[in-house]
Amino acid sequence: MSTASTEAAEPRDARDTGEARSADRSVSGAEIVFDDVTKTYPGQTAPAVDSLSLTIPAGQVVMFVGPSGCGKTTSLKMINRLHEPTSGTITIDGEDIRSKDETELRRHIGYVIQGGSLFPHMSVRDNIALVPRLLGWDKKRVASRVDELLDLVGLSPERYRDRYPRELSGGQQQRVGVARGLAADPPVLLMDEPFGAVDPITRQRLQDELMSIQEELQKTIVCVTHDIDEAIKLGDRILILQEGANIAQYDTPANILAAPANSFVEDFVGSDSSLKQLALMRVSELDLHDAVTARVGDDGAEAARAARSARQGGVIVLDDKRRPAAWVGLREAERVGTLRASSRDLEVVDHRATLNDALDSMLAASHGGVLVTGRRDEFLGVLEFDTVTEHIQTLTREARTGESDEYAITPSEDELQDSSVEDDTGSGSKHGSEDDADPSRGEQA
Ligand SMILES: Nc1ncnc2c1ncn2[C@@H]1O[C@H](COP(=O)(O)OP(=O)(O)OP(=O)(O)O)[C@@H](O)[C@H]1O
Repeated sequence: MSTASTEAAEPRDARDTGEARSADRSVSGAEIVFDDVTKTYPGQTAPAVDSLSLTIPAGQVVMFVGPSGCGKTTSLKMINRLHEPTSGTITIDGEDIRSKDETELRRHIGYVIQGGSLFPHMSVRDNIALVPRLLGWDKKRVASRVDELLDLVGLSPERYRDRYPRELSGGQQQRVGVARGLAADPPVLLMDEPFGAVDPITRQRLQDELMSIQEELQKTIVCVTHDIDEAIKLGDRILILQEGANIAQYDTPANILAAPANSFVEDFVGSDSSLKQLALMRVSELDLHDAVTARVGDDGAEAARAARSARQGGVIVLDDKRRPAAWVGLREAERVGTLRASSRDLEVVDHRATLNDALDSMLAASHGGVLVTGRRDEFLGVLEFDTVTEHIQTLTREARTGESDEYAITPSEDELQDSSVEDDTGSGSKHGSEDDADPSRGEQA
């Protein structure tokens, strides 16, 4: 089994060069190292995790993906000692986690699971305040931390802090779950299918929020997901596991998409990998098209004239805070007289959205583009369909020249085949019968 280096990473991911990764941000996360870690559950003959060696660099988001039962959750839960390894060592910032009291360790590792798992009888405030109170923070500090976190996850403190979980939507509960995970400012955040239980639009929004939170906080985030697109979107690197937590590939999303290590990864990533590259790029990295803008209340005919002389097919109407309020064609602008806010939903994406998300919005749009907004939803420009399609072509060309980096683990086809030969000579599946493994049993704390 190959072992990843523990030296500092030189970022190579496409996003690593963007503004999101500016050098002056300080990393508050900690490095996690798995050294030859094996976990065999009581009563099982085959290990759920077999000799896993891996370095998770400080301040990065590492996504664990792989087929059901391959050992993702087991690997995750060994980091906060909800499961204990049978052998091998896990260190956080060089310290063996077994040298710490379990409860103490867990107070310094955020843990977010599907649905937020909030305590139903506690208010939002009490749910978030749980660990800070256990750590003995004074009342004032706890109260301001609760409000700060609610703000961070996009919930108004005044409106939500006294509510109970049943008074929140699924997405809001999930946000509170993230706030609770971050409450004591832990260097490490573990997430197990955090956005699995919400609808696709809420999921996209929560993913975007997690990315902007991470831009600010630079935690080490380890996240289990079933969804390769989510892994590509959120991960600085992705760990693709096969049964027994055998590493099929560990690399940046860009490198995995450009050069899948073997046929297993190829199948797992899917055939449309150049399209998936769209999830690596942010709208902010493309050129936006200038547009003729007018204000709500302005004269439509005048705006249409300005647009015509600028060879534009429409006018973007902004409200008093420069937020898009309507997108009208020239004839419509002339016909309405005074420009007003539209009652229809506008095709708007945030500048942090992925090209994938932008493309989705464009396909549903009637203008051949989408409006892009920045801070406080202020209008920035128009992203045109042609700009995205040209970019896809460039990406496809560049994808073929991706480099691997020092953390990357790419076993050869032979190595992977060797491990499957071992499987076959053992007692059937490496895990024994799936039927005798009840994930709810065992050492779950
Ligand atoms: N508490 C347990 N006792 C016994 N076996 C277990 C226990 N928890 C998990 N297993 C077994 O260990 C293996 C790995 O399980 P794990 O939950 O880590 O996989 P996973 O990749 O997270 O799966 P999924 O994607 O389905 O959640 C599986 O074969 C599972 O049945």
